[in-house]
Order: sequence, then C-alpha cells, then structure tokens
Amino acid sequence: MTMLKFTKMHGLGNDFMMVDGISQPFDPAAAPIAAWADRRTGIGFDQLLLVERPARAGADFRYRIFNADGGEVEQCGNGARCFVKFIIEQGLSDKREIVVETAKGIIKPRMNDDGSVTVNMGAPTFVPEEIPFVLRGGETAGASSHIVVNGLDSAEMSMVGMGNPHAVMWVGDVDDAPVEGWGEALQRHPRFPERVNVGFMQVVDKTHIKLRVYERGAGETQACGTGACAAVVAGVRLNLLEAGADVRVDLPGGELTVSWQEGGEVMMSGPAVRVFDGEVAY
Ligand SMILES: N[C@H](CCC[C@H](N)C(=O)O)C(=O)O
Repeated sequence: MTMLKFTKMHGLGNDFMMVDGISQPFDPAAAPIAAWADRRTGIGFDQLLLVERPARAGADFRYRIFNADGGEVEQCGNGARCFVKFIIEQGLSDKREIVVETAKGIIKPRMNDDGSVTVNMGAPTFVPEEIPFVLRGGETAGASSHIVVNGLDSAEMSMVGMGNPHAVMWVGDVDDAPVEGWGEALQRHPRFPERVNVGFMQVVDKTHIKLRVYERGAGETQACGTGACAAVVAGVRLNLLEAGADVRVDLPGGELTVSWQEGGEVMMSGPAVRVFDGEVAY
C-alpha cells in the first residue's frame, strides 16, 4: 500500500484533487482515478491535477489533467488557477507567475495581489469553418448551418480549441438549454472521435454572457475555464462580443473574466480555493 498526499481545491465549484508529483512518487497509470472521483464512495472531484517536473526547456512545471472518468486530457482552465496557488503554497516556487507545460503547449498563470489568478491560456485553434451537422432527436443528418433540437434553434456551432476541444452553441436562454441531452449526444457523435466539451452560451450584451458547459469526461460542471475561453472566442468571432474587452462570464458556480481579440492569446481571471489536505492509500 502507498500513501498519497493530496489537496482538494476548486475554481467556482469545478473541483480538483491536486497531487504534488514532485515531492512524492505518483504514477497515474497505477491509480484508481475514476474510483477516487466518485462523490459518494471516493474523494469526489471533476478532475485530478498532477504537478510534475517539466520536460520542456523554459517551463517551470508540467501540468497533467485527468477527468473524473480517468481519461488524460490536454487542458483545464479552472485547474490552472488552482495550480499556481498550490505551487506557491506547497513552497515549490517563489515566483508569482509560472510557466507551465501542458500536453498542448504553454500556459502562464499569475497569482494577483488580491488572491485572484490571471492565466494566459495561449492562442485558440480552429477547425476549417465547417458546421458539422444537424441533430434531430438523437439522429444525425448532413451538414447544415443550423442545429435544431427540442425545438431549440441554435445558430452555428463554433468549434474552438483551447488545447482541448470545445463546441460552443449560441442559445437564447441557458436555463432551458438541453445541456444533458446535447452534451451526452455529442460525446457519441462521429464528428467527435475524441469526444468534446459542449458549451451553451447566452449573450446578455457585448461584454457579458451566461454559460453552461457539459464537460467531456465529467458531465455538466459548476464552471469550465477553457469552456469560458472558448465561448468568448466564439462570441468575438461571431461579432456578438467586443474584441479585446473584459467579458463577464456568468457560470453556475460564479463569474470569470475573459478577454481575446483575433490573433491574440486568451486571458482568463478568477478565483482559486484550497479546501482541505488529505491522504489516500492505494
Ligand atoms: N473536461 C475537459 C478538461 C477539464 C476542463 C475544465 N474543467 C476547465 O476548467 O477548463 C476536457 O475533457 O477537455
């Protein structure tokens, strides 16, 4: 039996098991991550976040992300804010801004004097301007510019990469968006062989959206940092949001601030909370 120290943290209720893989040995392949993620019989979290020494020159740390279903993925925005707070509080660095290597590039989280965290999430990526499909009642049809389900007509699904894949839909009212139905259906759709995070964005005005996200490998979460970034990028590209402005992103768990303009990098700011330290045998 091995004892593993961990810290429970969250960003707007998107919650994490943080593991310092530098000060203690940890092989995620040998760990029962999905069992630990269970909210009744385990520790309970949306993602497990692992701190490792970097492989890339110039990076301070490597950041690995595992969803509640145990799958390793490329990026986690809320987790990045918790990551820098954890690094500082663990005494692993005395820097306030760190350079973090992820599976799909470099991010730079910075601890602000007021305790909030700002993260340069890097530049978004885009797939060819295709509108993938129409979903009616779970079936799929050919390509179309509109998607209709449950009578909800949502224009243009925007595909945005933030290291991880996002499909963002512009809806009239997030409170009655079919988050579970669509979120589930798109995980199985042939258009998304790696599955996908699905965002439902309601535009309040040019610097304010409401957002719900069905996360790949976790289901609907209280907040999704990369989802907030992807939604703002999609909104700016659709000219629904003001390029370069601080956009207020209202999520079920609270508020993030995201800014982006064409050709630039996405900046995201928000809270990071440490809840408790624990130890688990495995
Ligand atoms: N479910 C995501 C990873 C976590 C992203 C989210 N928790 C965030 O804050 O960005 C994926 O499979 O790509």
